[in-house]
Amino acid sequence: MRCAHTVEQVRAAESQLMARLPEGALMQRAATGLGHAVAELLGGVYGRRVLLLVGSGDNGGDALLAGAMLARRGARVEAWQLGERWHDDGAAALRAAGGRCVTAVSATATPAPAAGGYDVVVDGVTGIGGRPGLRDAARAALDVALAAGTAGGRPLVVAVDTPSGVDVETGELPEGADHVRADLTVTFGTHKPVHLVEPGASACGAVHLVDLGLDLPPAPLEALQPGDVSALLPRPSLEAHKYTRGVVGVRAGSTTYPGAALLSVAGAASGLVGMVRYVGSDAVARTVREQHPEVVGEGRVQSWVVGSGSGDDAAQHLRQAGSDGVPVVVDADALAHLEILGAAEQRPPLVLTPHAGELARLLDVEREQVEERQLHHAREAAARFGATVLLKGPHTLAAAPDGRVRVTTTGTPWLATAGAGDVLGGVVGALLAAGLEPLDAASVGSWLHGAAATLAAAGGPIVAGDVARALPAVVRGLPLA
Ligand SMILES: NC(=O)C1=CN([C@@H]2O[C@H](COP(=O)(O)OP(=O)(O)OC[C@H]3O[C@@H](n4cnc5c(N)ncnc54)[C@H](OP(=O)(O)O)[C@@H]3O)[C@@H](O)[C@H]2O)[C@@H](O)CC1
Ligand SMILES: [K+]
Repeated sequence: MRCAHTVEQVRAAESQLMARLPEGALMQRAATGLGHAVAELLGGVYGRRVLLLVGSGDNGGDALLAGAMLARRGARVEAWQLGERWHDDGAAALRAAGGRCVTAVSATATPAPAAGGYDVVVDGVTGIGGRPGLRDAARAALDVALAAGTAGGRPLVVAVDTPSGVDVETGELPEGADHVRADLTVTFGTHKPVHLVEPGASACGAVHLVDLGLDLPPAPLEALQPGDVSALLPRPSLEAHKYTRGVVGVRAGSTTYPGAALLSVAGAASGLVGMVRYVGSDAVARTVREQHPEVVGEGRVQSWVVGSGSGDDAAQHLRQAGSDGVPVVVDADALAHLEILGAAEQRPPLVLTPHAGELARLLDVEREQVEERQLHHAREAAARFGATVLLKGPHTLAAAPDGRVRVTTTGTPWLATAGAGDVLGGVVGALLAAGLEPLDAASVGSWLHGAAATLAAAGGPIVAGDVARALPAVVRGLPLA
């Protein structure tokens, strides 16, 4: 499991460990990991040109100590002091290693870049102690630095712990203010939410974690890894028959949108349960059975998938599905009718699968607000509706009503294609029917869906049906649990 902890959790674990280690040892561990990561990114150290942008705290201290390590190995390292103070021991180490320190850098006194420019700019302005946004001195220095690549282009940017200016705890970007955009972020001890949650995650570039040996509590935010998915995935036992594996019912599509029925069923029928039932108009049901002869009609199910392409029938389908008492995936058109299911405590377990626009309507806010504050709105909806909320997007979030959140890091931009959400709803419904609890079903389903899209796309375009077809191969490729 990849875990992201809050700043408070990190600080508590850090002070526990620091109490047992010699002074400065933890920062030296962080700086050594940072130095190695920069060297690897540059493909060598000797003769490379490195600029450190250094703030007033320990984030700048990490940058200075890593810079000293690179300077000892032959890099040409320069550090610009952006705050009123900086980490004196780090600056002394850099000077002793032959690095150049430029003090008192301000918005109006930005140094001229070194002749020949820089291969890499190391952003040590702020880490977990920073407030969102960049101050003027940092913004001016960054502008000068980014225009000073060695080959006339832009230098690489490595963020220390977090890109400065982002909101570390939420992944939000400061409104109307600047922040660093990194090619690589080297973080320490554990991930922080910004590394996983969009839009901040995109500002981090690739993320490299340096282990510090922190003793950390359970994380409020997680990202499943292949081994976690394998361990959670329901697999048929030797005694299994189709009913023990679970039956998922699909109430989706209509004569206007028969494709939604076909794609929801394709997701549900990708082999994760024993049987799939389809309930809809005779004409659509006939089309479904022509393409999926294994699908049967109405009967007992262990979960329902409701809403995509249901149009005016969405409310009726949701009421009927809800009356069975089994978990329900509520998608698309059905999301507007949650009140039909009665008070939260009377409802069956629900997985809501909105995209940002649908979640905005549910919460009565603007779509942009949801996109800018994804973690906040996913958590708020989960708490308000007492349901697991799968907020679909580039880094899909699965939020449980108890506050736990999982983020999906599989997928490809090619997955932004019509009907992909219908397939996802079907997959999540199948996993619910197979016995997973809602947060597991939502997060495992989303992970498999993203991985199947990446496999099917292989760097090129796909349609939604390709995702469902690739899913069994993804399951076959999982590591053994
Ligand atoms: N925890 C760990 O396990 C380990 C942590 N380590 C490292 O320590 C880092 C945290 O260090 P930290 O606590 O000194 O805070 P940090 O991020 O350097 O910022 C501090 C100061 O910046 C300022 N400032 C604030 N906002 C600003 C802004 N927008 N723009 C500009 N300046 C701004 C403000 O000071 P001010 O100028 O307001 O007086 C604030 O006090 C962490 O990210 C990691 O790199 C590793 O070494 C070892 C293991
Ligand atoms: K930073």
